[in-house]
Amino acid sequence: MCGIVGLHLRNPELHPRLGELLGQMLGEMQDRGADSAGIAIYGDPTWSPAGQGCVSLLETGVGAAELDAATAAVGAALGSEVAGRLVDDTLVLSAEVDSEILLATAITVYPDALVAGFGADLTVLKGVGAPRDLVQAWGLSNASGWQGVGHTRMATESAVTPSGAHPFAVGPEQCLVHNGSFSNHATIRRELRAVGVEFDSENDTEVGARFVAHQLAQGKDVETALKEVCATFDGFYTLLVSNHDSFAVVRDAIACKPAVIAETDDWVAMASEYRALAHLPGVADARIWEPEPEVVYAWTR
Ligand SMILES: NC(=O)CC[C@H](N)C(=O)O
Repeated sequence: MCGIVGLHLRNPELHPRLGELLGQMLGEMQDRGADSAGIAIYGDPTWSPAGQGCVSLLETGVGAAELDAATAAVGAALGSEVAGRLVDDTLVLSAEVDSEILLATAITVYPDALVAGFGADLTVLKGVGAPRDLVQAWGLSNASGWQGVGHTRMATESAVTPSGAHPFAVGPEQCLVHNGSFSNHATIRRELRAVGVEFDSENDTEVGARFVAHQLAQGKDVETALKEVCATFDGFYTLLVSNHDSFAVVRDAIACKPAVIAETDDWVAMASEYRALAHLPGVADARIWEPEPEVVYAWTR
């Protein structure tokens, strides 16, 4: 199994409710994946202040007692002010620089950290444990923003660790979650390694995320990148991929992993099962459908 949820809010009046709505969606998917969970939130003004680069790091060893010193150390290495907060186990840093500069600096201070995500307005939180407990620990109901993605994991291809939890957010403002398993990921991993791509885990989904990031870095758009995924990857997949302005869904040719999309004038939502969408405002009047195999569905902000 594994559960996927995503919410792209068109109506700014709903932005303050992003975390509340996404948290309920994720909670509904707990029994599809109870070993770990993760979320990506785009546009929360506290976690990722407007106009700043933002970096989410796991496995830094920084607890509440070390937070001020940790933030000061990254600020000293950067040569400008850095804001830091701990959201459960994730160290969330922001500064008035490009997120890739902040990331490169933070990694010099915490070389063993696991990069959960980075981008202009992106915060990524993930962890091992029951999804509903994680939603509470993150204080997700207070988060706001214009887009959110979430995943509940039942591991198939790699260990139950933070590095195996989704989302895989390996390019700027990018995020990918997956239900299924890629059967040729070892081959594609070798091909990507040969052109210099580095990996954090043995997870099959990470290979998909690095592949998409590689395509986007070459200037392709999300739709083209996902068509390349269909042409390259074998196995089963429902994927939800987001970046700085888009939200896209694709399924493999057999489409045995469930997916449902709902759309209103106020939002676009996607989930593994309808019950994750049932509480969304206006869902009774939404256009609701099951995505077709190998068709890329994409929305732009
Ligand atoms: N159950 C799933 O869909 C697992 C997704 C992915 N293969 C993983 O192990 O992380």
